[in-house]
Amino acid sequence: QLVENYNFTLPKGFARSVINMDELLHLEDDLAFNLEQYVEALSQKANTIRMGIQEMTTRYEERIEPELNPAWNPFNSYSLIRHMQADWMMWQLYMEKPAGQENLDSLNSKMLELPEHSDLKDAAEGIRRAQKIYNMSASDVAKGLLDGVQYNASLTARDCLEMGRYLMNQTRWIKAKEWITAGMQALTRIDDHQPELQELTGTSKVELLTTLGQVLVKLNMSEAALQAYQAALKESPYDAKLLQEFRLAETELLTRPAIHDSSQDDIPDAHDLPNCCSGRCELPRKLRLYCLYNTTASSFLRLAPIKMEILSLDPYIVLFHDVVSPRKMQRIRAETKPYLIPSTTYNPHLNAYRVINSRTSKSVWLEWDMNNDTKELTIMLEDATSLNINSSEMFQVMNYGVGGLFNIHADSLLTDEERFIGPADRIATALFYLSDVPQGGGTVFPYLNLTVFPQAGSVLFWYNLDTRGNEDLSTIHGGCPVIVGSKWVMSKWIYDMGQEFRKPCYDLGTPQNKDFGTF
Ligand SMILES: O=C(O)CCC(=O)C(=O)O
Ligand SMILES: [Fe+2]
Repeated sequence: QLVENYNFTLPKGFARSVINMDELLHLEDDLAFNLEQYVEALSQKANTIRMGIQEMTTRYEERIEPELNPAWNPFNSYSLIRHMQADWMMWQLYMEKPAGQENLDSLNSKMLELPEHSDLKDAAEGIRRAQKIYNMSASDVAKGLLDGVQYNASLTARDCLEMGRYLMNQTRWIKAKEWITAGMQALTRIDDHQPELQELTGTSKVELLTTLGQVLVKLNMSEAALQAYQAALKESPYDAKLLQEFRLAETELLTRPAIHDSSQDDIPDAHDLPNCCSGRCELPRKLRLYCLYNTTASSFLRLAPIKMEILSLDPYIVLFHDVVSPRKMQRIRAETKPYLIPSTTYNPHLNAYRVINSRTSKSVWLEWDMNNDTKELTIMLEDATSLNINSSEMFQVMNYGVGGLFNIHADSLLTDEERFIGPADRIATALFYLSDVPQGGGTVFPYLNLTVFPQAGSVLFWYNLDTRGNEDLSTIHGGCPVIVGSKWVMSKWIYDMGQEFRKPCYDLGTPQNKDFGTF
């Protein structure tokens, strides 16, 4: 059976895996249908009222028409009194009774299933990181131009405004300004302005201009800030609150010394991914890429060679091609989907696993013998690598989220000293690509200038430790943000212990003095 990750409650983490998106789309569909029924109930009520009015109008005309009703007789006096005494009370009750109460109840019952503010923050952070790593402007992202590829999709002005607000909360003023400006551009893209609807779920020029003013004040751009406020006031001249805000900003800008508000714009994220994520790194490869059929790693490969692509010899990094069948991948994805939970990362200082923003995926652990697929893949890996896979961690299946990434890290966990006195460490990593990724999502090795783009069915394999069993920093790596698609991978971390007869340590002399300065 599937192994539960850790025994504590985690947030839903909608943005941490794109597999949740189909659930959300279903929910959206249900809610829209419910709203349609609500409209139906409202119009039925309006119809009933309209018919009631019609009936009353007819009666009224009958009553005041002298030919039809020459004299007030006791009968119609009675009827009028009865009607006025009882019917208007009924109308009062009818008007008070909310139409579509069931639909409102139904919406209320679904509120807990909706994404929360923390999910919005996760998604916004995913966009921020992807934007930074792929060097995309806010205006391009908003127009659906993602790292050079134009998609038939765009963000609304409100989407952009909320990105701006998220960045303002982080005191990233420059980026916030870009997003709010993108919001203004988005506003000009829509043609029908339905004011009430816009107020409900959209945004307005005034709101965007006011927010822009706030950001410009923080950026000390006095003139531009006042201009933004003035433009907002021109749109909405009788807005007392806005006028007050404008006056305050004016006073602040005119009286305070030109100090810069603190800004996080230039502060790098820890272990951020390098620009190589687009695969456009210019440095020449040390090795000319080549491919072969591996028939020697195990005797079985003489019967069934494995297609192998050598990406680097030192450190040793290879891709095994077409080793997971489409059916296997489909089964693994479908079987693990309900069990995925936000991935955690071990923090040695806190001695705890935590959900953090530098690893935005959901994952689940699988025992090697969970089913035929995992058994067969274990045997395949043993054949392909010549390593003893009995000495390894469980498989970990992962699906990445919105802008999902895994920041630069080493898979090995111990220091060289610790490793030599006992505990097992991860000598090598096998990363199974269980899906293609249309754009982004490469596995990047910053020191090697290598970006490997996922190809469904292939396995990327590399050593984290060198021939002496020491940490090989050149194989630190990360998963680049997914731009488009759903990235599924499955990792297998293989231990050094247990490989003594498969891959003994060789002392190949003093290691070359590799320069691990920056990447
Ligand atoms: O998803 C990737 O490309 C990298 C994953 C990885 O580094 C890991 O699981 O250790
Ligand atoms: Fe890794």
